[in-house]
Amino acid sequence: MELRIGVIGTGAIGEDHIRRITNVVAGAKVVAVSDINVENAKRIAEEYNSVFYETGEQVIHSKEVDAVVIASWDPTHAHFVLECIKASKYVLCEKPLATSAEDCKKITEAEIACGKHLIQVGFMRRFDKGYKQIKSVIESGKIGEPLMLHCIHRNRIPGPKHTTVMSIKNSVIHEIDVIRWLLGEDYKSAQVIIPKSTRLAEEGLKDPQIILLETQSGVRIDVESFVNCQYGYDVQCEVVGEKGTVRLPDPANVRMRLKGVNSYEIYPDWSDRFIEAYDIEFMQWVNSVKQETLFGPSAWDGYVACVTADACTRAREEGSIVPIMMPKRPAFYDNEERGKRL
Ligand SMILES: NC(=O)c1ccc[n+]([C@@H]2O[C@H](COP(=O)([O-])OP(=O)(O)OC[C@H]3O[C@@H](n4cnc5c(N)ncnc54)[C@H](O)[C@@H]3O)[C@@H](O)[C@H]2O)c1
Ligand SMILES: O[C@H]1[C@H](O)[C@@H](O)[C@H](O)[C@@H](O)[C@H]1O
Repeated sequence: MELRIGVIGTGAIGEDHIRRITNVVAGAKVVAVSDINVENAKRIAEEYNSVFYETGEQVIHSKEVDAVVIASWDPTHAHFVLECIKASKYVLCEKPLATSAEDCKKITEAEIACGKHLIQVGFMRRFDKGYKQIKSVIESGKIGEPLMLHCIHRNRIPGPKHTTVMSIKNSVIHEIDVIRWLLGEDYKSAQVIIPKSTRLAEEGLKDPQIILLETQSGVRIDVESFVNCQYGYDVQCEVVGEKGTVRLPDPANVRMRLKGVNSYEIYPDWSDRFIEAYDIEFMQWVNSVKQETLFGPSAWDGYVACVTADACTRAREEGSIVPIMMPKRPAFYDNEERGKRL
């Protein structure tokens, strides 16, 4: 049986996921779409032979829809996820799960109350080959205990209406999740340093930013966030251990020797840089929904990431080092297997 998926938000990544579900993933099809940009959503519905619905709520509650993908703007996520829980439907919600830890908490409470793991968060870097290799090197013990991580997250240009807060809650949230997954531990404190801002940023936007995190065992992490870097999409991660280091490979583009220069292209954005990760994320999600056992990042992971992002925001506003008070994980989220089997 094909899994019938409804997609809310048919913008950049929504359309890409619809293409992916239709052309790449086996055993699923997009049957319903909705977007407040009605014209674009209707065009996509026609192109992919699915039905346009006026609202996201109608998609979620439709009898024709088995599972939902949320790819609308960040502030809409919490409401749609809660609605999916009401309808008892599986949902893959793009990151962030919500724009505040408070809203994430409501989501985890609603999921616990319904008694069924329904939510997966779109932290697709956990499915990326490079990050997976780093995780297995760390777990092999070859480089000894990790001591420090140096990370870079650069976007060529930011999306429309990008704010200083979004550099963390919408962008660095990827590092917040994937580093916690790599190290298998939560954070203890956060600090944000604001260097000289680029003149190419919109007025009022602090860009770049340096985010400093400390884990509970004392591992130190620095993340450079630079959303106006101009030259391409550049994600880097190096783990420094007691005996050696391990780092993400640059994306495997062909090398060109031309006019005295040996070079390779840098991808312009996330859609090509992480294309395989998104593909694997969706294939595994569809299979796990069919087996009624999710393995990908949970609502708890989404919550913890938002707690950390909120602490970073406070740290920037106050110019101080902010302790991160991690909530106690309810037994409902104790499934250690989830995340390990990716
Ligand atoms: N995992 C990743 O790497 C990744 C990459 C890109 C985007 N995202 C996430 O995906 C989401 C969408 O990002 P995007 O880049 O596609 O943005 P986008 O602006 O291109 O698309 C978002 C779409 O949502 C629609 N929308 C907004 N409110 C809506 C509502 N109430 N109901 C229905 N549709 C609504 C907008 O009209 C727009 O078409 C964001 O939450 C973003 O954080 C994740
Ligand atoms: O929504 C996007 C997406 O999550 C990208 O992976 C990230 O690099 C961008 O900064 C963000 O705006």
